[in-house]
Amino acid sequence: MISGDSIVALSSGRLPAGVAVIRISGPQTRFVIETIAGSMVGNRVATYRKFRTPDGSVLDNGLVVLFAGPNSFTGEDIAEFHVHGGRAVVAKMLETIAGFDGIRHAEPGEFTRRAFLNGKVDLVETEALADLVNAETEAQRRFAVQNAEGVQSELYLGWRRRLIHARAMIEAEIDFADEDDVPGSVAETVWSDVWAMIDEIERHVRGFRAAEIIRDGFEVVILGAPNAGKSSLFNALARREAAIVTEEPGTTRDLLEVVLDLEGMRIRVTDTAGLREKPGRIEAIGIERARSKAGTADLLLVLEDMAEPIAAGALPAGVPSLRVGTKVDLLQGKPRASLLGTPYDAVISTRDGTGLAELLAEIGHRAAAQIGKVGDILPSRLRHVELLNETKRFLLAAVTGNERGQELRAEELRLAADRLGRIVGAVDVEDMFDVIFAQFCIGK
Ligand SMILES: Nc1nc2c(c(=O)[nH]1)N(C=O)[C@@H](CNc1ccc(C(=O)N[C@@H](CCC(=O)O)C(=O)O)cc1)CN2
Ligand SMILES: Nc1nc2c(ncn2[C@@H]2O[C@H](COP(=O)(O)OP(=O)(O)OP(=O)(O)O)[C@@H](O)[C@H]2O)c(=O)[nH]1
Ligand SMILES: [Mg+2]
Repeated sequence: MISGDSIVALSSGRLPAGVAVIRISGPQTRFVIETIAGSMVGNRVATYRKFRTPDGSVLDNGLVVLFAGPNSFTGEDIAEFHVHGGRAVVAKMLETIAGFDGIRHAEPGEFTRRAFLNGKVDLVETEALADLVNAETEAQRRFAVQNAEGVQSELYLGWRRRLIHARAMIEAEIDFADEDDVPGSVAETVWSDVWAMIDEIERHVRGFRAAEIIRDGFEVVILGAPNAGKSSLFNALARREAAIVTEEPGTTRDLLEVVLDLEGMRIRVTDTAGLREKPGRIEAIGIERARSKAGTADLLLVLEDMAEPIAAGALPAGVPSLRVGTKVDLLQGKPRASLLGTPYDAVISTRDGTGLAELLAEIGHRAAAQIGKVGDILPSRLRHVELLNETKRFLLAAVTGNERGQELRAEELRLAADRLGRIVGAVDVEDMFDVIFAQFCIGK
């Protein structure tokens, strides 16, 4: 258990607000309630009180709740003061409470850090709480809630249990090697389960890109020859005049980005400079940026003015793309053959709105396919992927190291299980603390 300092912070959001929640955790909690609210309150019941400074002047009136340790979010005594959400009210409350002996302002993530140290949440759940607080889209919220409830942790803990069992079996075989009554097939069963686990870990790690897309967004890059109508489409998707549109080819030079929420998914759309041979100097830099951005995209929209088709040049290899014919309103019965021979995946006009809903639906479809099914368990941090890859390396060494003797192989199983333990924080994780808790805002 943590003792020593008690901590205080504003746990609710931006001021002014209707109500603000000030939270205290630690041994001084009861003293603070008695002093500010006049006397002690019942556990886990909201009580309406006048709040006063130690010299008796009224600060505010509001609700106070005690969550007696160890049954609280941090495992320590917690008090919440629900005050009027004015800046001066909150400032005075914080100043008064932090003025008591043994109480100080909390660091970012410090409440959650205490929850972790008291065994209320594991490290993966801690990270998921940070994600939940930062979630802006429905997909991000769903993913974070699932992991905050321990779904991802349970996968790693399940693997770890299997390895601990596997090692016990191998060690038992070592100990009883001289005896006849231990069936030789035990080792075979163990090693074939380790092979299966290697496969499961590899498949799980491949899901990291999907987790990144949920968190950072699905990258869509608009490409095409100058004047193809890229910025016009970009503005239509952004629903505002985010980019300059003119009839002059070479208008856009820099990369421009908007973030959309499409069916609960974060989609980042980038407008780029028109691709052409022999550009001017500034435009050439823009084209270079366009090509490099396109190389890391999840989806390219390759635009072609159907009235005056010009080829956009070589596209980066391996990036999925949609061929989009633009300015269909100008066509008036002319054939819609693509310049490049391949048919268009979408035909649009930003002038009259033709095809825009269909194009958006197709983008959403592609993003959803990358994100996978609701409920898929994905590694949510690079930290997890790195430790899973280390786990896999130890497992591969163990499973292929037949000639090196069972003792060494059992030791490799131990090291693999240890790496899984590091992910959830079951072993030796202090060195990762600063990185993990720096992701939090103050008051969480
Ligand atoms: N007012 C308020 N709302 C809040 C929070 C809070 O701290 N205060 N939370 C802050 O994040 C979230 C809820 N998280 C919480 C997690 C655990 C416990 C808790 O008291 N756990 C005890 C008892 C569990 C039980 O009764 O089943 C425990 O784990 O022992 C409380 C809140 C969201 N809503
Ligand atoms: N009729 C018609 N004109 C369009 C449409 N979309 C764009 N235009 C016009 O085509 C011209 C070029 O449009 P932009 O959106 O600036 O083209 P761009 O691809 O961004 O061009 P650069 O930034 O120069 O590479 C402008 O005059 C637009 O008004 C459309 O759907 N129909
Ligand atoms: Mg443009």
